[in-house]
Amino acid sequence: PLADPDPGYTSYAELVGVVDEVVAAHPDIAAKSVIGQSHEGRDLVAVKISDNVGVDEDQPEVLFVHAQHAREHLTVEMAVHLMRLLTDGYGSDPRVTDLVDGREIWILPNVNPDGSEYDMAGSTWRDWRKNRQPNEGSAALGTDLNRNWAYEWGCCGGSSGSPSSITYRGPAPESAPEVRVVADFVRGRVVGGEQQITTAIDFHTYSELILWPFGHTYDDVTDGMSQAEYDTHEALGEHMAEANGYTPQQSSDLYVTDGSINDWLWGDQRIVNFTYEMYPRSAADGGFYPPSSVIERETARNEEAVLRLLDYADCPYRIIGEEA
Ligand SMILES: NS(=O)(=O)N[C@@H](Cc1ccccc1)C(=O)O
Ligand SMILES: [Zn+2]
Repeated sequence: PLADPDPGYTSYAELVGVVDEVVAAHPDIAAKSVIGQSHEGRDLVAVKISDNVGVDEDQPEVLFVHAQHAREHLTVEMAVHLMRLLTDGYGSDPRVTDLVDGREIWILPNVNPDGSEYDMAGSTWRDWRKNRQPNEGSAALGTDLNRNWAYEWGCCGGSSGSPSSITYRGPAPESAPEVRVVADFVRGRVVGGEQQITTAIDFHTYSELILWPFGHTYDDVTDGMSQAEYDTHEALGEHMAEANGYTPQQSSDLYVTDGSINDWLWGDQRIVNFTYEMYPRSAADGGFYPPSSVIERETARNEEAVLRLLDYADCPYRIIGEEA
């Protein structure tokens, strides 16, 4: 971009460069695929990391999603950090090597590139959250991707029907091309009738939280969430929070949301999943725009927590001593 509020953050073009560099340096364990395009036509990229990366092996799959919200740029840096951790560490760090050998890991480093680029294009940050899709009958742009998912969409007062709202749910579930592309990718991981992805993290900023479904209700146990399934999310959330110092809680303990990725990944696809709200804890420490000098520290902070999720990816229910 002509201007740039903080050059230490990775632009979309730079991100594509990093992906190509990682894949070129580790062709046997890293591969790039384009799973679709954003509203403005930017590629939505998926990076697969696994041994025999060109073969779909019968191994548990783990999904990492980054930058649903445009202004949450630290989540893109988290994706860059994970790509490097899981490839540079292969062959030297035994834990990383075992996890990359035994799982198929999918990193979607920026699922809202139009929004990210818009937010970063000026000399100051633009505080943009949504995608950049026009809304019929309104001058207001954008759908909140994290209210546009198809499970209990718009059910419960956890989103807005007004195009000018930052939590606008869109005119219909999956009306945002970016949500449709990622949902189609996840549905495509159903092989022989079984969803190969067992666990996922959707990265956001800020507040330093680990959140689990459901968001559309205050209830722990409800249709689509048994006690054992809730306890599994809670135990795994707490296990990860021990590692990174974030606060673990059900997402609706903060506020009710509907149409979130968490509710769809679990409610529709039975993927045990979490939202990480990264650094900082509060607006006083930079809010959505901490200086890029914190990137290394605040992405490395999540290494152990992410490795703990990867540990349990073969059977998340093991954490409460159950089979499945
Ligand atoms: N990144 S955020 O501030 O927008 N929070 C996210 C994630 C989230 C969802 C539910 C409760 C708390 C946080 C959102 O979609 O609202
Ligand atoms: Zn967010």
